[in-house]
Amino acid sequence: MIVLNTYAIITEQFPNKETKVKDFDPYILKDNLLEFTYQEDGDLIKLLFVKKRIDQEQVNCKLVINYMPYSRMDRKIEGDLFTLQYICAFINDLHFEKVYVIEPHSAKTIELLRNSEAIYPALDWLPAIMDQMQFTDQDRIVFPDKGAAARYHNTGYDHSCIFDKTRNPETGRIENMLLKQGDIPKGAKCIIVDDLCSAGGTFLWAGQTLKQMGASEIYLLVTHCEPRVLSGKLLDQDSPIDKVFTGTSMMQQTHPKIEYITINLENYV
Ligand SMILES: O=P(O)(O)OC[C@H]1O[C@H](OP(=O)(O)OP(=O)(O)O)[C@H](O)[C@@H]1O
Repeated sequence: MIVLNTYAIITEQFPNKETKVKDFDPYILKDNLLEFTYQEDGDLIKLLFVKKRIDQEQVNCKLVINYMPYSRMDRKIEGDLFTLQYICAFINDLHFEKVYVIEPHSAKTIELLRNSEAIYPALDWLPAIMDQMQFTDQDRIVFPDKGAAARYHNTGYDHSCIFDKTRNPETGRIENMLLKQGDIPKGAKCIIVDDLCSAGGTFLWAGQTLKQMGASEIYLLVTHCEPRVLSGKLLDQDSPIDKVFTGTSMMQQTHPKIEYITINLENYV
């Protein structure tokens, strides 16, 4: 979905699967901000068409990327293309005045995108969730892998824990998770914080380990959550995860264990 200055751009598909984009009235062009929500690769061509149309009016435009496509393909993996670099080159070629990325998976996105800045809303949501959970010094913020620890290392939470995660690159399955830093006091409430929940394997494993270590309640806070989570075990009744807090960048389906949080862009751009 593409939203220009709060107006949703209407797109359709021609019978031959080419993309049809409804033109917009140039009167809406003022302090231009384009919000881009990626769901499939076809959305990238919609972004191209809309930006080229804006360029015809010779005005500047800023871009907000709600979820950075290909942000996990941020390095060369044997046998696969390092695709994030090509997606970033595609966006660079559209010449936005500024690009805001809502929680990219790693620093590589910001390194590759010109005039870009990362926004981390989960860190702003965390204090309210801690209040809601009545957090005390006995409770813990948990970073489930090195990537999360690197993104949030300077958040200033004294009682945080870091796991070391091993994922098999061939199968994509988690093979091990060990607590590398911190401790879990008996009965601790835990909030696991990360950028993205996909199939949920990372958080199921972390949740089970935390339960075995004596945690009482376990919550997950992720900026992005893929609909894939609905077909996994993470949201089952007997899952160790009591509740998931997430943004609406990838899904909005209601579920008793999911609480959505809306990002107020005005706070960031
Ligand atoms: O719900 P899941 O299917 O477990 O996927 C979610 C996890 O995957 C991503 O990390 P990734 O394992 O890609 O980390 P890396 O880039 O550091 O290898 C993300 O940061 C989560 O930790």
